[in-house]
Amino acid sequence: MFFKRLVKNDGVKRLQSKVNINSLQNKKDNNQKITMLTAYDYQFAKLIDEAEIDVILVGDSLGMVVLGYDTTLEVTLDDMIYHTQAVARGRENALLVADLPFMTYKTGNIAQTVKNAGQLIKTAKAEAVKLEGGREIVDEIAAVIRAGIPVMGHLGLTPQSVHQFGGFKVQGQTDAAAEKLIADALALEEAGVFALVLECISRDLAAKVTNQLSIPVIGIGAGRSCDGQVLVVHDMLGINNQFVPKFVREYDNLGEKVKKAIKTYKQDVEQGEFPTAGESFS
Ligand SMILES: Nc1nc(=O)c2c([nH]1)NC[C@@H]1CN(c3ccc(C(=O)N[C@@H](CCC(=O)O)C(=O)O)cc3)CN21
Ligand SMILES: CC(C)C(=O)C(=O)O
Ligand SMILES: [Mg+2]
Repeated sequence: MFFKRLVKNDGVKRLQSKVNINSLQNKKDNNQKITMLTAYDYQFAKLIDEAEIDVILVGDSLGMVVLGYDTTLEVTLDDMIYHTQAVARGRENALLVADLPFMTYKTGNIAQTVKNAGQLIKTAKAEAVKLEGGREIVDEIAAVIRAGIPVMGHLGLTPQSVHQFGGFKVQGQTDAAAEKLIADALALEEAGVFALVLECISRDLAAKVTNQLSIPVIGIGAGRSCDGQVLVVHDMLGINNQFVPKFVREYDNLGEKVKKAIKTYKQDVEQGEFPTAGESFS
């Protein structure tokens, strides 16, 4: 793979631009922001990679964004493998991270967790895995790391616990909850995670965590003090027609544009204006 890239392009520069966990750490150490977006298929992975985003996440948000579920809970390991394989074919330089979905870890069977994480690496070609949770899963995370798999942490609004939260709600709002989150973040760093996602917490709490940790902290709905930002790609492109969280900035309204193009196509066909002679064969 690396050799192929060296042959295909003119070598050293491309190899150096391959993002890895060390180059992400260097970005934090040099006060450079880290960019991350989700992708679920080959085409989006290719576009995001060509735009030089640092990290591509095959998020279990897949379930809601692409598969139409109401939560992420129904996503299976096979779903994650299938979509991560497609994404892996489209990306060259971005670091590829995949979520471990609900019930593939935290079940009390750490050996199974390691095997499931291993499948995302070995079968699906991810380079790291992301697990939701704090001190309750540090043993599990340590076991995955011992197997040679880099782990990204995820605290705050961890959507796999949606029923425990009673909905998708801002987290860490009381002093006790904020202290717990900070303690969890420190424990995750101690366990060896290479980066941490903070979702839907106050910008002040996110700033505190970012300052206390040496590893990169990547926020979603966590303010601008984080070392980097992540969004669901469909949200930032305006393709998501369900509820759009307040922390999303829509950089385009592709959903409307796609619908308009499709309507024009329908009109053209119905009025006999597509295809023309040039769009057919003699
Ligand atoms: N398309 C999409 N984008 C996401 O960011 C996303 C998903 N799906 N699925 C998994 C989770 C769920 N996420 C969500 C979903 C809803 C809110 C939300 O309703 N937030 C309210 C605050 C609610 C409250 O605290 O009372 C908001 O106004 O943003 C937040 C995050 C983030 N993740
Ligand atoms: C929003 C990000 C952090 C995520 O976990 C996902 O897309 O599943
Ligand atoms: Mg996720």
